[in-house]
Amino acid sequence: MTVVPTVPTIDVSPYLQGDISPDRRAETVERVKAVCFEYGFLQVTGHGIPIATQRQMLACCKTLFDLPQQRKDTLSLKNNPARRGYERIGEQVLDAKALPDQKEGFYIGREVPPTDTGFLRGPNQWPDLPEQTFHGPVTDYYQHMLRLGKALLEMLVIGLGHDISVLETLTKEPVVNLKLLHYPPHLSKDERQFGAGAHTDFGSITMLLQQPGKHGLQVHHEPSGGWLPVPAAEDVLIINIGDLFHKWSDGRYNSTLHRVVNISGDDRYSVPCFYQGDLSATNPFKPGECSGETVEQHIRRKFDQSYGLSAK
Ligand SMILES: O=C(O)CCC(=O)C(=O)O
Ligand SMILES: [Fe+2]
Repeated sequence: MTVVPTVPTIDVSPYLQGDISPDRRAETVERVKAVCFEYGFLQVTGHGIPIATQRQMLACCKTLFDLPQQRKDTLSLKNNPARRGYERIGEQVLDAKALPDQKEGFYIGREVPPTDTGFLRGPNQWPDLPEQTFHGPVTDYYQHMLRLGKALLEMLVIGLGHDISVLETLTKEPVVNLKLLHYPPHLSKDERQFGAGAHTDFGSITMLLQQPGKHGLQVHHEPSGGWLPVPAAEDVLIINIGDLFHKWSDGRYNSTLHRVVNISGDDRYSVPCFYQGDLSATNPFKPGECSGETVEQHIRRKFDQSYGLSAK
């Protein structure tokens, strides 16, 4: 059997479960750190998200994207200051040297009353679907992401020798956005065409749920210059470092280029969850230094650029 090299897998349950020995917790933190230094990506097991919750989340993707185009278009993110809602196929360009992405997407974030609307803040644009087929399962999954995201950030700061209290501002009222994604089968012969063009993620960390068996994610491997395929396996989440944590850690945590080519021959659904952080936060590792770019300034620039939107 040939073993295709890919990004390492780590069971994070020793960190998440409070009753485990300090040595095993420290060992898990050390492994996560080493893999994030080298690859910027890891496959995570023992994350505590129930299988049923994961499956329901993926089922919500199909339900949403099966809606008629016209109904999806009424929920466009382009008309929404909080940048929640629907992105048509070809509307995002993650790699300016490639053709527009062959994917459609839908952003959902923390529900904020309309009185407090601003960039990445505000009410969601919920599709008109029964509670138990969409809003309920998505909200359930979202709550799990908030908890897991915080625990992963803790591991990353402990890995750099800091106390978890440095995360106070970043995790206060964090922007954490789910993105439901649908990739049609890859049919193009044009080598500039991808489901998602090569990019690094903008924020702190990303937690990705892939539809089992629907492979397509590829992660750049600097030492060889090649692309590592990352399998889409059931109950395995993919975690990666974003540009903010790369910058804040003085480049030690790697924010690695990745792209998607939907080679499954079928529709592919996936759900990245972008943990950006509190919009007012600056570098948590330099708490006295508040003059740096805020989460809001950084994300606004990268996000609006990728959709050809001017900053509002
Ligand atoms: O769909 C995937 O597997 C990855 C998506 C991704 O990289 C992104 O949306 O930033
Ligand atoms: Fe990404």
